[in-house]
Amino acid sequence: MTAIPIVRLTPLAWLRAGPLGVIWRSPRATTGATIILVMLVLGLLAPLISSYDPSRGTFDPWIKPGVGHLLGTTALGQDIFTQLLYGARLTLLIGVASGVISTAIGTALGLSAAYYGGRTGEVINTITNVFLVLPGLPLLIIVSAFLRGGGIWAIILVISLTGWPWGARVLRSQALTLRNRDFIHAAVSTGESPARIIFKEMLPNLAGIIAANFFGTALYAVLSEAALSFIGIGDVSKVTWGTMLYWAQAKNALLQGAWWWVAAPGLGISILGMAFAFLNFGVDEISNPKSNQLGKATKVLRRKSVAKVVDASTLPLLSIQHLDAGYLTPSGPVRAVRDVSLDVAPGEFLGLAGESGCGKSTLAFAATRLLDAPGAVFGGEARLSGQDLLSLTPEELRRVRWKEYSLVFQASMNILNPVIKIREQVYDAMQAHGVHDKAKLEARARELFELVGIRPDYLDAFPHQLSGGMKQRVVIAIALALEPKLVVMDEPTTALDVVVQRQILQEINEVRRRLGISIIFITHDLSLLVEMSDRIAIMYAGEVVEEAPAQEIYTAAKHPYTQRLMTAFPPLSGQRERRGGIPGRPPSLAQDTPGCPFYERCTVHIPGTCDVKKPANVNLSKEGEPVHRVACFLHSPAIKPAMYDEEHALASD
Ligand SMILES: Nc1ncnc2c1ncn2[C@@H]1O[C@H](COP(=O)(O)OP(=O)(O)OP(=O)(O)O)[C@@H](O)[C@H]1O
Repeated sequence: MTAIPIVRLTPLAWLRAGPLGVIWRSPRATTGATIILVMLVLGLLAPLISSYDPSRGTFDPWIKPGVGHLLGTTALGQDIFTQLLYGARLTLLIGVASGVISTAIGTALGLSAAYYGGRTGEVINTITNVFLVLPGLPLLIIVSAFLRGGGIWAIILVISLTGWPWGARVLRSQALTLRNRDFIHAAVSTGESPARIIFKEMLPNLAGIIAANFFGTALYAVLSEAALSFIGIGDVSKVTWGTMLYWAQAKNALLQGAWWWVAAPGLGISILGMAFAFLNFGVDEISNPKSNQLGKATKVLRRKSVAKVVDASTLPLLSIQHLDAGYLTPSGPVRAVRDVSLDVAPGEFLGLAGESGCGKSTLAFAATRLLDAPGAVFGGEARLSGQDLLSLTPEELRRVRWKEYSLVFQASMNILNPVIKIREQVYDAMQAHGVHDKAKLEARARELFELVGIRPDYLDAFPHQLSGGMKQRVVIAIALALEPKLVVMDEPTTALDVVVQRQILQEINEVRRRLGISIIFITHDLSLLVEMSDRIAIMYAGEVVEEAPAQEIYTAAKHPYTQRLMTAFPPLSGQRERRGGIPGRPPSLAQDTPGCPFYERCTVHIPGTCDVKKPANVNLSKEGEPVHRVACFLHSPAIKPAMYDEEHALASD
């Protein structure tokens, strides 16, 4: 692990390292910000720079630019330079205020449309589209004609009301993509409120687009005001660069040869537009935490033991009974989980193995109510500590999820929001379930990090500062945050290299022992499971075909599929050799097979039996205890008693 250097930041250093620093490091953003700043300062200091009144015509008309009047005078005898200075004030106010209002409207509507979707989303989308197709300038003219006489704020309101739809549209489409990202799903599943998800999870990721919207609408506002003023609809009694253009045009400045009267405000507007565009370039860097150096380390706390006694109760913690689940597709239902019954004892490490596509994830997701459309549970039940998860209301589910059970998905490092510090993301799950005390949150976060083998310094990091293995550990720490009774891990280490994978798995097992939690661990790597698990269930074509203690599976697998699966992986010790897969392919889960689903690929099948009817579960006992369950005719006394394993006695059928 590479250490993050400790950096203590003074307020000045903070400003340099923060957004201002980023603007400073981007030459174009610096240029944009400097231009706007200069315009603002000149506008504010106008009375000190020029002693003339911008509105009163106290001089001769049409004076050419010279010493007394840097930019000459208007047809009404006003000093153009003074007008330019004062005009900067209102022009900037119109740009910034309209930009803020339009961006706020566009952001609120765009995000709501994406987050809520459904009817709400459709209504918002329709309104946005209607505003989008209305031609901008005529709409501006109509609305401002109604608000005529309302002064500068009426102009700002008019421009804001017509300037938001494009931003809303862009934001909606970006937010829709974001809505389907893993870290948003994870936030939903940890029970975070919609407002929190929108503002804390989604908004920071959209900062770049929102800022771009702001600069775009600010520019639109400056140009719109100029256009409205130019045609005489704006408030021409006020001095803005737009009204300067109006008066220049009204008094035929160009025909009089007074091009400077037109050029001065025209240049002002162009340079302001260019400044907004330049600032836009800096925005991406501001919204990208990779350029933000604030995520730095603090001191390490001492290791604390969180040892817990493993619950010795033999009652199942999770009891899945006759679960049927799958996907509703246009070509019919796909039954990915078929009549599965499975128990997980308190403190138990249950391994779930099987080839890709056999329904492992669907089983885990269906049992924990995480199966999204087109996924659906067709029947059965899943009880956690006696409570049927499948019949909980969404609110009840929100309370149970993460507190009673949590999940670590495949490639779960993607659930980390890239623009939020790790600390906040660890806090989030706890805060969503009522832990708000900062000291408690911090202590727990540090404890969790030590538990999963990461230095607590990394709480201050952003996800990109962590390696894949560390991110995975962070997600595991988040899953353990509320000490759930059960953690479902769906290939949590598949994306990592073997060494890191093994390290993390050992830590998971260690944590499991110390906290006494149960784990359902899903993988297609059976040899890995044999090492880690107490018990292993083997899935094939949506069914659990064998279930036994890990050692039993290793030394005395009963189902031909399990036996083939065992030989498909390298042995735990001894010479490493190349292993082949299992010839053939599993049957399609969109169809039902009358007999054993493994029939076609089984080298010891019994024609006329295995292909005709479903093999029932056979329970095999050892020393009087039922230890092994297998769904195979080879172990059914009624079909082929001679094939019993000598050391097992049949317990029941
Ligand atoms: N959205 C979907 N629509 C239709 N069928 C789906 C959908 N998602 C999964 N399936 C099908 O359901 C079956 C079970 O998929 P599932 O992901 O549960 O298997 P798995 O054993 O977890 O596989 P893997 O190890 O590759 O993750 C597969 O045949 C798959 O094609």
